[in-house]
Amino acid sequence: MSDAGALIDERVAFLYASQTGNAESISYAVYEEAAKRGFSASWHVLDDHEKFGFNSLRTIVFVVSTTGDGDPPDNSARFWRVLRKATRADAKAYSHLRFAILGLGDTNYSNFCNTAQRLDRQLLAAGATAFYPTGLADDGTGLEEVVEPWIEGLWPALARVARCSSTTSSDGDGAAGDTTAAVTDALAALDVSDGDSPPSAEGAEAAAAAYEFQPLLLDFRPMAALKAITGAPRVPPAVCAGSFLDDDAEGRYWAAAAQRDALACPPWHAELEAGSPQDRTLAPFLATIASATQITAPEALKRTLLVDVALPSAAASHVRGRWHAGDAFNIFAPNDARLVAGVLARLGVDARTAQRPMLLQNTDPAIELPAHLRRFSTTPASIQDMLAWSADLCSPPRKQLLRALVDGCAEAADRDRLLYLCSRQGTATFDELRRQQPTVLDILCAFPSCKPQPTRLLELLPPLPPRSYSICNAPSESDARWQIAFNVVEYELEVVDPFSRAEDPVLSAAATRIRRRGVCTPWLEELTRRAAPPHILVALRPNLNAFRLPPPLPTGAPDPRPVLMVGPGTGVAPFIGFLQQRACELAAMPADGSTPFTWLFFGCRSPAHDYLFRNETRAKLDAGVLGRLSVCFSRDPEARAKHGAERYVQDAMLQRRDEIADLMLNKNALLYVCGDAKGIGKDVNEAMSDILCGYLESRPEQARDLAAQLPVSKAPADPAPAPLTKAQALQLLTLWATRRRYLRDLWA
Ligand SMILES: Cc1cc2nc3c(=O)[nH]c(=O)nc-3n(C[C@H](O)[C@H](O)[C@H](O)COP(=O)(O)O)c2cc1C
Repeated sequence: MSDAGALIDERVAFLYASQTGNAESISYAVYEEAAKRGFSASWHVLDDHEKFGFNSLRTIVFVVSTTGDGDPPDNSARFWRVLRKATRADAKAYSHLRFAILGLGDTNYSNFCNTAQRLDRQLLAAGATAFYPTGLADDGTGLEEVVEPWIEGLWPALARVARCSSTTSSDGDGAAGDTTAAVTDALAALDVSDGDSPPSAEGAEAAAAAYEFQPLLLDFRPMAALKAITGAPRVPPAVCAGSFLDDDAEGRYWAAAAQRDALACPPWHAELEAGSPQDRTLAPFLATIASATQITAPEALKRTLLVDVALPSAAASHVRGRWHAGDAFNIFAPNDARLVAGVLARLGVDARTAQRPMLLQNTDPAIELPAHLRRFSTTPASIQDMLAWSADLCSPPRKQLLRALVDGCAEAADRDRLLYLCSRQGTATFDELRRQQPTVLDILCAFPSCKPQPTRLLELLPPLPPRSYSICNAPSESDARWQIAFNVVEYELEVVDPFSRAEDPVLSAAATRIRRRGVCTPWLEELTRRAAPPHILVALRPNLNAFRLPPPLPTGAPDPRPVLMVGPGTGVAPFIGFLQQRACELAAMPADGSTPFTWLFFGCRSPAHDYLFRNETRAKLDAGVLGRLSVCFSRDPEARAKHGAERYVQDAMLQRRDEIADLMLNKNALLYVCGDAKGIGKDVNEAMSDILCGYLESRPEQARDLAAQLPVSKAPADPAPAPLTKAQALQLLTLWATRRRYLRDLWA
């Protein structure tokens, strides 16, 4: 490979492996930024290595996560084989390659960032050179702590090894100078004249008053015994200043704003619609909410909504043929308006000032604005809209944010406590803070003298990412609408008050319950309640884990392999699309064709409250599209007794272990799992390894044959046949993931 000079691809490749989407979105953001900076760049999932020609790449930036028990994500399973094969054939196979790796993991797991570390070792052993040190980010304490400085340092390192057509960002700042009044660095210092800003301030003030902040329950008493505080991060430099538009430009801004009444999307949506650098299919577009139905009973613990999003005809024809059952789409959602108003009120920004359009400038020409704020150097927006649509106000706080807030405090007590929280000595209190999932407003209210400049807060907050939802219809059913089913995320956290415990040991068990809400789902629910729901901004997000039914055979008959689908709760959503697709394939099947077997495992709390898509699945069963349906009820013992159901889907699988093992081992079946990574993803993996071990216990010959197929066979030297061990069963599952027989669509 090293002598394949003529084949070398000079672009910088941004490659990722991701199980629940973090590595994917970070990699995409870095790739987009690279393209803006003038690097010739491409972006791919690792398992597409054949399409993009991995072996001919010269410069690669990897972002890879770790899943399972130190395992690589499913969408890199094939890549590892290629890497192993190439390095086996030639010890210096990758001596032409320069790479940088960002690993995502979680120190709560035993094999922290194993994928990144393994990749690093293997590439170095194969002669490749690291042009930038590997970063290992910890989801347990906040990925951003490592991710952001790592990305910041990547650009100069990348510029040394790859060609870049420009040295500055493609976002110019010429327009800013034309339209701005004098630059200010403090919104509070601005004189706001009454006649200028058309919108009424009353609504926003009422909204701020309506938002309840959550008092944090943190124990700072250990601080008293400390002699010194160490290990706090450095203060990130202040980069951002705001300036309001002059009267003419502001008038034009309000005239354009008046046209946006029927939209619930970022005011700068047209820029987002203008495109993605790589694939127009992924560009966002405006769509309408055609209908919304609550599909759980009023008594159910969770509200699940089925929402129909109608695609405008131009967008529908754009994505036609490019999406399949199993894909998802992104929704651009804002922070809760009351939370935004609460933050602005807490910062002392009055409602009128908050709504005035402004442009952002970097105060230090050597430091660029954060990528998600850069558009505001040429596109005016109000500080209220920037906080609503661009900054994540609810993600777990980072130490860097807390450290920077120290400088915004007027009182020493607040400064000391914030400093303690981000120090080495305050680690336990910081972890407790994150566990309480505070919003930025909760943090500001916990340190009453802290009042940073609004633009300072804005630049310190991470970007607000769009939210993804699995599409639960197939294009064969309707290719101009996307249906989603989601739970409205509202929940309570239990927090033990450290002071009640100290004063009264009897009360120590009495935990306080605090309410938390998701960003997108409560907002969507609120939109669906409006008489005429406004347009929302959406973008197709194709499934990159090959989580799709295999295409029909050239004869037109459906793929004959049996299909097992495991999707409790809203995890059933993509399977509704699968069944629609299968129904369409069967309708078009040659007369002599036979119906492949399909089996769905679904679980809910009770048949009366949250049996999602009951009519659809029963209809598919009656029509013979679905061969078998196993339903579980976790909170309804009577229903379990009546229907002979198990409690959880993994119990139902274990109960039918021999049939499942027979389908997987002898009938070449495909197994699909959809749902929460830590819940169903882990449980099905466990159940499947037990099922395989149990089945093969009485079939030692078959076990031995299988063990021999595993990449590193652990078959005992003893010629006497032995059953499969649990470790081998897990290896077999990984092998099936590689061969796309075990497919998982999991969310964090
Ligand atoms: C089921 C599950 C298993 C995980 N196992 C590990 C592990 O063994 N080692 C590790 O460092 N991180 C582990 N993690 C943490 C993830 O790597 C981390 O959350 C990362 O941000 C996920 O990135 P992704 O969304 O791109 O997959 C695990 C996460 C989940 C949900």
